[in-house]
Amino acid sequence: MIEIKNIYKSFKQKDGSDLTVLNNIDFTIKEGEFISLLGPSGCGKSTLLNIVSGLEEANSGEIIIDGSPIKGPGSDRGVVFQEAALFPWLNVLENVKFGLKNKGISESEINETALKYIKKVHLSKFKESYPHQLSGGMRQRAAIARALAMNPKILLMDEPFGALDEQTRMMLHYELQKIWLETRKTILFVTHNIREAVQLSDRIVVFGTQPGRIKEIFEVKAARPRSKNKGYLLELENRILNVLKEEIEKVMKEEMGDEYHFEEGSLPWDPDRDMGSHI
Ligand SMILES: Nc1ncnc2c1ncn2[C@@H]1O[C@H](COP(=O)(O)OP(=O)(O)OP(=O)(O)O)[C@@H](O)[C@H]1O
Repeated sequence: MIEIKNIYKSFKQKDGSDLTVLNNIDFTIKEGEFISLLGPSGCGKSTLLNIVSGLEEANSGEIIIDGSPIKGPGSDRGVVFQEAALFPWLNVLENVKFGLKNKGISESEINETALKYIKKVHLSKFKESYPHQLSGGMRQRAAIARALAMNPKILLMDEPFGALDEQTRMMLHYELQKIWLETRKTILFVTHNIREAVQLSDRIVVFGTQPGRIKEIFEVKAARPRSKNKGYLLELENRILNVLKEEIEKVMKEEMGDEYHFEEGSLPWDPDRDMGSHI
């Protein structure tokens, strides 16, 4: 269980002032739960994920994992970033083996474990390929295999599919759901894509901005895999979009000035050109 307790975080700005990014973030993630953090750009999603990973420190509040407050990064938490952080000079197998070398296990066990997770993400044919020889989706699959091979209890994913095309993203949604069902890891997943959050999560924590705070938590009550539950999922997407509209407008006004006003129906609408529910 992850307890996120009254997290407050501010950053020093160039002019010396403090920018409050997260204000009183407080919620609990159950063991084996898939939680998404969803919200407009700049609301502090990545900052919260970094605090849970131990890479960033909160000004006040604490993160308690299974009863113990965290004191920094730990092997109980694996992180996958938007850009697969693979070593370019190592091939897929060597990348996945890399972290296992400090675990005090034999070379044959390291090899066996790495190959098992490479197989899980369907990259066995490419185990000797280098990152530059792989597509973006393959690189992300390799990064997921590397994180899973360390067998963390918790997987922290910061927009892992954000830079991928829609088809690859949909395929990886399916794969991630399968992996999650098999391994039952606790997953904390950052996204700004409503559809992605609805497809993958047990619960969606919707953030408001300026400063980042929890606006509403939605539960997704649909069995997996989710493609067949279209009506309910679309209705949920719309409910979440309604909650977010206000926040998105706030961000746009900040960037474009007060003359900005979002008028629904002001764009020519063609359902065949629906590009999904990105915020
Ligand atoms: N190390 C830092 N120093 C100063 N400001 C920071 C730092 N990290 C983040 N910020 C600021 O904190 C705010 C929240 O950033 P964060 O990356 O957490 O938002 P986000 O919701 O993940 O946004 P996005 O979806 O665009 O990645 C932003 O205004 C950002 O500029």
